[in-house]
Amino acid sequence: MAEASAKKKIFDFALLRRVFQIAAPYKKKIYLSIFLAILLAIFSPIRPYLIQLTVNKYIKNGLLQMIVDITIIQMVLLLIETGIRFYFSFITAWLGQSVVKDLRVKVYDKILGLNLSQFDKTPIGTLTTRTINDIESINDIFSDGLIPIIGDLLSILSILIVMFWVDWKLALISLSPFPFIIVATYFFKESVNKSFIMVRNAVAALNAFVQEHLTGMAIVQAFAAEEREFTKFKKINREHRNANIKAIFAYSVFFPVVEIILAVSTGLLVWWAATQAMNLSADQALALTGKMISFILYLNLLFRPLRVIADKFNVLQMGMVASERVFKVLDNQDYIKTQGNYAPAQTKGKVDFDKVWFSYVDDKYVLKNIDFNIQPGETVALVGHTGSGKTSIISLLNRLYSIQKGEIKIDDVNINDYSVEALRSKIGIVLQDVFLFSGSVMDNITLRNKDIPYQKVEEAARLIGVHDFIMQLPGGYDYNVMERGSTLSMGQRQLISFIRALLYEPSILVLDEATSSIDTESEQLIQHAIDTLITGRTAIVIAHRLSTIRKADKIIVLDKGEIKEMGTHDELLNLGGFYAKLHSLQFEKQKAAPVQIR
Ligand SMILES: Nc1ncnc2c1ncn2[C@@H]1O[C@H](COP(=O)(O)OP(=O)(O)OP(=O)(O)O)[C@@H](O)[C@H]1O
Repeated sequence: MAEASAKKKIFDFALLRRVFQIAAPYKKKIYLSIFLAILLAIFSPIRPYLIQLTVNKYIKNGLLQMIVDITIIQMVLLLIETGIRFYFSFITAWLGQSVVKDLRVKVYDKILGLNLSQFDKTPIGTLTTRTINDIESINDIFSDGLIPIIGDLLSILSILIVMFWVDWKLALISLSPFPFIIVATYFFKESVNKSFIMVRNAVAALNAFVQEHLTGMAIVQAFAAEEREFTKFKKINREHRNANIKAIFAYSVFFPVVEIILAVSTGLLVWWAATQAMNLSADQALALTGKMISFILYLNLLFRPLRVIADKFNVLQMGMVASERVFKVLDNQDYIKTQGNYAPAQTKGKVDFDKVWFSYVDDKYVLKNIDFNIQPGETVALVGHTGSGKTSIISLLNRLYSIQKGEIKIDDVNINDYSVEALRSKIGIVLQDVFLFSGSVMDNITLRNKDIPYQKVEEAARLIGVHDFIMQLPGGYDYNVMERGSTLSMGQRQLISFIRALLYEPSILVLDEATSSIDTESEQLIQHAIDTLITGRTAIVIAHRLSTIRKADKIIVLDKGEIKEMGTHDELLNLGGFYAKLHSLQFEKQKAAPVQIR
């Protein structure tokens, strides 16, 4: 199946045209490379022809000076041809790299703007492959694929024309083994192509396996699963080797076969010339010798591109398959649409959820008829069992996902009418599982926004009482956070993300409280930071701490995507309903110890 579609791809001219459209800014370079290919094709048969002339005319007549002159011309021609060949290779590689650079920016830009739901559907590894490996294959279309193929075909054509023009009989005889090479090339191409697809799949499997297992190493080791996982790895690795060996096998058979065919061609040529020479005069025999020598050179020139053309077709084919995949990402219409351009300098922070219905997939609603309002400066706690829809509510507010029914308003304006950037800059988010990028603490706080001065970061950190904690880290704000912040504890990571949220002075703060138990000192630090953060702002907190819930102006109790109850802690306890039960189940224990239970 994959093979059939790959075969089709090579002749998919619409796709090819689109690939070349990416190179439109470098049109001049493309024309230049094609021009150079034509020049090379013209140059190829000249030197053998000159040798023939030398033998026929000058050696026969003993014109030594002319022989020296021709040799010099040959050397000059060789130098020019080498120069052109160098420039041709350089320019096609340059083209490929320039296209890669442009395309990668385009694809990454597109990925940045995709709706979050796309990332739920597409494995991250796939998107990584699109931005890295597939685009690299498109590079090959230029550097090793189409343009070099055109160059090779033109060379082959021009050599064939000259051969037939010089002596069509000799050409026919020496080219009689030609069909064999076409058959051999076909089989070689098919076999290598199959192996390449296998190699690619094996590489993808290896990448995915290693990436996933390095990330989850703690689980692998904790559950003593090293042995099993290692066996699995060895299996994938073996498949990778086998696929490569198959490809190498095809090469090892093909190249000697081409050599044999070339030898047979040369043999036939010499045999024919020898049998003819017997009946010729000395002059005619010398002329025939000249032709024979030039034909031996023509044959060598002809076989040189033939050896690699099958490979180049494979490269082109792979490039086309890859480009189709990349275009699929570029054509994805599920990007964040900014209908609105409302961008107020300040917002008060009033939030309204008006009969909101939301589903991640089709019509499996995870939020049903959610209806509540928050006045500016109020703190609202969202509570409910796991999976009840708390995270979904906060994801909707800054349009990470789009709702199906109802309306969400901030300051009485529908969130869709805001420009996405303005909307998101008004909402500060602190998630429970804080994602840190590899880089310094400073970079992680500012997200590399150079407009935020050091002073301001320190001020914010002091305000929420985190400055001293950061200064304790080796290097302070320059402390290098390893990948995903693995060298910091959950609590420490959350403290960093508090500063991140505060810097943008949001009018609304969304907070997913950490559930893991942390030591009392950090607990106090975090509690103080949260209190400072929410003062004077609207806050929506997915609350796991009884203390936070108690302080909330309003508690929204969720169950299976619906609001069960709403009110203050005391009101809800007095009600003796869902919250009261939840409270006795989950939060009562916290009275004794600050342990958070989900
Ligand atoms: N990206 C997603 N794609 C599809 N379904 C999802 C996605 N995220 C969450 N869900 C589903 O939506 C429902 C609500 O999930 P949500 O994460 O909002 O619950 P929650 O109350 O925050 O849970 P928890 O307390 O465990 O974080 C769950 O049934 C969950 O399986």
